[in-house]
Amino acid sequence: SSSSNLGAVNPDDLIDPSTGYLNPQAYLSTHPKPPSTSSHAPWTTPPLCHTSASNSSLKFCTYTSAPSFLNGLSLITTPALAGLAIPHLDEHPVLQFFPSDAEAEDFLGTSRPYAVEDIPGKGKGVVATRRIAQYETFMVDQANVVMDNRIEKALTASQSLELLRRGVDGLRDPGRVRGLSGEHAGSKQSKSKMEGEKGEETVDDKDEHVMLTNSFGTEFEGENFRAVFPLVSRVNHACDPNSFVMFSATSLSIALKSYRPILPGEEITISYVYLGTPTPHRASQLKKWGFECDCSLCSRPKKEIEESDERRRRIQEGEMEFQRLWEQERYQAAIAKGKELVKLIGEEGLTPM
Ligand SMILES: C[S@@+](CC[C@H](N)C(=O)[O-])C[C@H]1O[C@@H](n2cnc3c(N)ncnc32)[C@H](O)[C@@H]1O
Repeated sequence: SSSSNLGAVNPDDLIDPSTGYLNPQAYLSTHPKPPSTSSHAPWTTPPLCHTSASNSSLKFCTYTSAPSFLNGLSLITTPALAGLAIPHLDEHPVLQFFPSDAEAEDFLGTSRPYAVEDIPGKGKGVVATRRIAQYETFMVDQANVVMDNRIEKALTASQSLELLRRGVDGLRDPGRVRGLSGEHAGSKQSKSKMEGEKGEETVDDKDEHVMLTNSFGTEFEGENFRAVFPLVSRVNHACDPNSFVMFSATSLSIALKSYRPILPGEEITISYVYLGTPTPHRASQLKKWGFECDCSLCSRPKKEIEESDERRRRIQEGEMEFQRLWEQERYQAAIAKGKELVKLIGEEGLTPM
């Protein structure tokens, strides 16, 4: 909550050169609000807008808040939702996950336990540099680009791309977003056929590719968004991950927490798909990220995969049944179902669930 004389701070000193990530210690000591002198304040660049051809009351704009000491945030959404986001623009990401000052200071006072490195066959990835304890919250990141999902239907592809480009260009360092998934984007693989949501479509724009292969689905004020978090976006997928993500209340900040102890040198991984997803769905969902799943689970013998899928199907059904019993206030039956589920989940090695 304190602010100091920013004029004395060299903005580059606030970025940790090893991760390219904002040095949280420096952020905590400065933490000023975005400048409010321009006619479009609190946005640092004039918003760029497009109106839907099919619904003239539906307008989407790119709103960027990029104060000189942060990479910034570009919100691509309606004026109404951008307005609702204003009070959160300078929310401190660390305080979203460590509500007490003592815990936040503890986190900020400890050096980050990971480094971004080249991982054979996967481009870049994140590797632990010291032991990370089970359930430790060890990484905190802020969204750089947040895009409203309604845009895909409301605007043309070129309008949507123009808003996205403006959003990335407006950031203090657009390269932090454009540099994501560098191994694949711009190469032949980046023009892969994207299946599922986008149909059979060739993606050859770098910004759009980054959005497709690096964003998280989030929700703000009841609307669905895709958000790019530049540091967490370096974390690769595993079917048996050692970490998971948590969102802040507004989804503008994200934290990574470990399911189990992680050893120095071990790659930090998350699951890009819902953890208990059976093999065929998992494989087709992962194609959206432009890679084939070759994790230990996907490469097991056929019979073991079938057994695993059968357990996963029973887990999914059991979860729905549990929910139904709970809503009907049949708590004893729900508890019995819960115990059955915990056993099945353990047998399937999905303890994090
Ligand atoms: C969110 S990014 C992860 C960081 C990325 N490796 C990089 O270099 O910036 C997602 C992309 O990483 C690659 N990737 C992630 N997990 C992978 C895995 N298990 N095997 C192969 N490639 C993977 C894919 O190219 C995917 O589109």
